[in-house]
Amino acid sequence: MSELLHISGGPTKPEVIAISLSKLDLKDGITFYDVGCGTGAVSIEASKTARNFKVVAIDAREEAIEVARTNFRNFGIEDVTLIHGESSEAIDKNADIGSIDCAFVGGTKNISKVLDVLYEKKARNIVVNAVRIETVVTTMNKMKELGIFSEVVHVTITRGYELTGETMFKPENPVYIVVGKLSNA
Ligand SMILES: C[S@@+](CC[C@H](N)C(=O)[O-])C[C@H]1O[C@@H](n2cnc3c(N)ncnc32)[C@H](O)[C@@H]1O
Repeated sequence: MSELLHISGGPTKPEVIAISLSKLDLKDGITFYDVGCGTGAVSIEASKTARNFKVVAIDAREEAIEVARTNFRNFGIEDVTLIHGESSEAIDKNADIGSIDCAFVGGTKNISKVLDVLYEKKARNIVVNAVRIETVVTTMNKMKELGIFSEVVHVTITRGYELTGETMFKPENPVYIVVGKLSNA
C-alpha cells in the first residue's frame, strides 16, 4: 500500500474526511470537485465509494498540485484533472470540464467568490471545512444568501496516544463542516 505524501495543511484528518464525505451524495459516475485539494487525500477517499468517478482538483499552491499529482498516481486515481490556480477563477474558466455534482472545499480563501461560482455552475452538494470562526460565519451567511444552506457541524477529534505504557487523549483543532445543497437537486 502506498504512503500518502503530506504537505503543510494536509492531509485533512481521516475522521473529518469521513464525516465530510457522508454529507455529500457520492454516486457512481459523478464529477467531484476538490477545491483547495492540498494532498488530494479527500478525492482519494471519495473515489473509494463510487465507480467511474471523475475528479477535478484545484489548488493555488504549485507544491500542492505536484504532491496531489504523485498521490493520485500512487493511489490509482486516473480520471483526474489537476488545475493550478485560484479556485473561483479556475472553476469559472474550466466550465467545459462538466457538471459539478459534489464539491468539497478545503481551501477557504475567497470563500464567498468560490461559493458564488459553485452556485452559478449548479453544484448540487457542497461541503466546506473551516477552522476559523470568521470563515464559518462568512460561509454560512453566503450559503443563506444563495438559499443553499443546509447545516453546520462542529467536529472535535480527541486522539489517544501512549504515555508511560498507558493511554492519554489529546484534542486536535476543531473543524466546522458547513453543508450546502441545491434544493431542487
Ligand atoms: C487545509 S489545506 C487542504 C487540505 C486537503 N484537503 C488535504 O487533505 O490535503 C488548504 C489548501 O487549499 C488551498 N487554497 C486555499 N484557498 C484556495 C483558493 N481560493 N483557491 C485555490 N486553492 C486554495 C491552499 O493552497 C491549501 O493547499
